[in-house]
Amino acid sequence: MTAHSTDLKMLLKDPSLLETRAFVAGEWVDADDGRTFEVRNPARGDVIARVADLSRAEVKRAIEAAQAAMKDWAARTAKDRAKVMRRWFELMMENQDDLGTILTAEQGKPLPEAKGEIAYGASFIEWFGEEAKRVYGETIPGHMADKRITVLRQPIGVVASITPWNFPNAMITRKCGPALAVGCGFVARPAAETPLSALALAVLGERAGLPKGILSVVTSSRSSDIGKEFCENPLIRKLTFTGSTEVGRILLRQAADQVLKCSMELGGNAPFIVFDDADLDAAVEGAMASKFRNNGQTCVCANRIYVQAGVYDEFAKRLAKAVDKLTVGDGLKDGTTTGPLINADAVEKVEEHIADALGRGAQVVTGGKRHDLGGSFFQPTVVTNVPADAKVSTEETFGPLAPLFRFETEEEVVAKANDTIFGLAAYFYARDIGRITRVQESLEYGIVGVNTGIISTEVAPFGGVKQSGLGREGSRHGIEDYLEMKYVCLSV
Ligand SMILES: NC(=O)C1=CN([C@@H]2O[C@H](COP(=O)(O)OP(=O)(O)OC[C@H]3O[C@@H](n4cnc5c(N)ncnc54)[C@H](O)[C@@H]3O)[C@@H](O)[C@H]2O)C=CC1
Ligand SMILES: O=C(O)[C@H](O)CS(=O)(=O)O
Repeated sequence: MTAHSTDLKMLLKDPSLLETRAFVAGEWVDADDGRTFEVRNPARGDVIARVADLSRAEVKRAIEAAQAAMKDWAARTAKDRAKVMRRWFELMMENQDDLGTILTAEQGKPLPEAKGEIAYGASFIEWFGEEAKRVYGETIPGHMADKRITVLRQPIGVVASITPWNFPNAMITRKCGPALAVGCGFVARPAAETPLSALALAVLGERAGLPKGILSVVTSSRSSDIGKEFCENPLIRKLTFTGSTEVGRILLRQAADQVLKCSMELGGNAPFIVFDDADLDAAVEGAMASKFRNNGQTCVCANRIYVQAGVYDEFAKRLAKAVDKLTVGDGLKDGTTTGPLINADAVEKVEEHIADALGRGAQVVTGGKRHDLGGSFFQPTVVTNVPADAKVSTEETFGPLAPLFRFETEEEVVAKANDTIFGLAAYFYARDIGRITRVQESLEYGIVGVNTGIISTEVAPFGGVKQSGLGREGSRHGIEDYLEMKYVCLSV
């Protein structure tokens, strides 16, 4: 663990972006009882901020304010709302360096990657500001001579959002972008590990002209309590969640009592398949990008790497060589490519998966242990000859472990790739067009990367099938989840 602490304000061009109060009903507030929770820098272990720790009472006020603010906000033209969204996008990009520094300090990813997330997050604000101007209704030929049928599409209502620590900016904007653009109120509860990015987002949203109360950021360490307020408060019309499938199930059960509409972006277990006819250098590059992005802490990271027998040894050698070039370190330090894991539990999960694989006959090619830097730093790891019954086959590692599985035939690997309760992202490298067509159609996933390891963009529909989620975020489809359809039958 690096000894020095993080004086975050000293690192910022605009220190006012480092907010530690919650944003409730358009006001910056402490918790009613004055409680705070600590935010730590995962690279250094030091406390970088103490943030307002809200209870259900403050969250209830935020929800009521969002409901009240919706009346005028939804009545504005889409064009007018788009102007505010555009200004918010511009402010995010103008403050990209500071937002990236705050993100790295609380989440750990290297600063270039954090700044990349800011651009990615901002792209959803830009995209949905524009999309809101294209929310069209329709007229339908009447079923009787004296009937005229129209279909209106209106904002669904106040939206509650719960997001994880791995993308503290983009996971919020991927939700609040469409919701606010169409006129909804929005109450965001960010992960307690990474609230500062969400608060900075709200600072800029206020500056951009979001009306008082339409957006709140309710910081709290009491995730279950806040989730229950979101599921039980009758003013909430939509719950949008990104996180583990386990928590998604809890929320869906709670939401059932009010038949609350839910969007769920949940866990993954991505297969990454390398066929004999693949461009091996491209496949190694894609595996590195997919597996080690955010130190393996994304729901679309390659979790299982299947390599056809004819190229297995060569691919393993080239992948290990590429992995050994990664530079593990403090994300705020120049040259770092791989930061710490978010916490000790994450380290233990990686160790558990490695030990299990080795216990079943796998071998470590590189890495395999905690890093000399200590704390939650871990050596990027490649293990080979992993058996099908290893834990890493069915559980998401969410860390820098690349397990290689050998396969013989296309039919075999597609069956193995699909043999999971998850269905978020899958990847494969091949060049035969017949194989590409067959495999892309056979994989049971919401997202398939063909000869690429990076699929994330605001223009495409992101989401999973099976137990990886419900709904899609991003693209023109991503706005649907924040609209309701109203059928009007007019008798003339
Ligand atoms: N599909 C996707 O886009 C994503 C999926 N994930 C999945 O989430 C996991 C890792 O991220 P984590 O943040 O640890 O996931 P998590 O599911 O533990 O937490 C996600 C969020 O839910 C909150 N939460 C936890 N328990 C809750 C409860 N009972 N009621 C209300 N809120 C609750 C947490 O505080 C956090 O803000 C991995 O499984 C990963 O695959 C993470 C990010 C994106
Ligand atoms: O939380 C995640 O892992 C993100 O959904 C992945 S991505 O959208 O940034 O690719």
